[in-house]
Amino acid sequence: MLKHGLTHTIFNHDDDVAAIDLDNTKGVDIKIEKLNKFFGKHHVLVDVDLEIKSGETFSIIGPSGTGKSVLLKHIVKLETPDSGRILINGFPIFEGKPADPAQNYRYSMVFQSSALFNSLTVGENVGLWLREKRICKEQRIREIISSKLELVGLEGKQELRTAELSGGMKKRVAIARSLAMNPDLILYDEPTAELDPINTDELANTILQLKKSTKNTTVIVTHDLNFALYISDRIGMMHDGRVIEVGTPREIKSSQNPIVKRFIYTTTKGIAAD
Ligand SMILES: Nc1ncnc2c1ncn2[C@@H]1O[C@H](COP(=O)(O)OP(=O)(O)OP(=O)(O)O)[C@@H](O)[C@H]1O
Repeated sequence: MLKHGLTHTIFNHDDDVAAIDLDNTKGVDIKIEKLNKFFGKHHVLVDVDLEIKSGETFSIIGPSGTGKSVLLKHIVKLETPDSGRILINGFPIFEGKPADPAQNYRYSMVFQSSALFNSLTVGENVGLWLREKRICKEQRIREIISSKLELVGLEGKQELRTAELSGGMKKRVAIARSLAMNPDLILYDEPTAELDPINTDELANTILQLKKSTKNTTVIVTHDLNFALYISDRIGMMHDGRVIEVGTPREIKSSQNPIVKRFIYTTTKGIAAD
C-alpha cells in the first residue's frame, strides 16, 4: 500500500523493514514492454516500450495530455495496465511479489503539489515515514532529517511551519521527505510546475547535486524541456501516448524527428541543434 501517496517499499516480509539500509542506495533498472492503457475509449498509452538504466536520470518529456503522468503512475503501481508489463530489476511488478529478498527496493515519488502536511513543521514532514514505520531511534531520525534538509539546501529549517513556505521551498521539503527513506528509485511528477525560473534553476542544481551522493535511479516527468536537457542522462519524448524518441540531451536536441523538432522549437523558440 502506498503511504501518503508518496513512499513505498517493496518488501516480501514485514521483518525486512527493520533491515532497511539507511546509508546505501542501489539503482534499479526499469523495462517497459508494450504497455497499453485505456480510460474508457481513450487509448492513453499505446504500445509503450522503454528502458531506463540503473542509476540513470531519465526524463519523460512531451506536451500536455500525452500520457506522461499516467506512465509514471504505472511504474509505481498507482495504475494497472490493460496489457503489457513493467519489469524492475528483471521482475514483472504486476505479477505478485518477488520470491528473492534481494529484489526488494524502495521507491518514492515527489508529486507536483508537494503533498506536504501544512499543520506539521518542515522537520516533522521529512521524518514522517521514518517515525511511522519506526525505522530507527529518535536520535537517528533527527540526524537523518537534518542531513536530508542539508542536501536540499534547507539546513537548520526543521522548525519552520510548512504552511509559511514558498512553493520552491515546499518542493525542496518534499524532496527531502522522499530522500529520508533513501529510495533506490525516485520519481518526480512535474517538479518545476509553479516554480519561477530561479527556483527552477535551484531545483535542477539540487537534483544534480543529489546524483553525486546516491546511486539511485531518477525518473522525471516534465514538459520543461530546458530543465530536462540540463539534468538528464537520457530523455524520452512522448506524443499521443507513444514514446517516439529516446536519446541523450544532445541527441534529442539534434533529432530529425519532425514532432521532436516542433516541440523543441515551440518550447524554446529555437534551440541550437549542436
Ligand atoms: N484517472 C483517469 N481517468 C480518465 N482519464 C485520465 C485519467 N488520468 C489521466 N487521464 C487522461 O489521460 C490523458 C493523459 O494524461 P496525463 O496526465 O498522463 O498527461 P500528461 O502527459 O502527464 O500531461 P500533463 O502535463 O498535462 O499532466 C489525458 O487526456 C488525461 O485526461
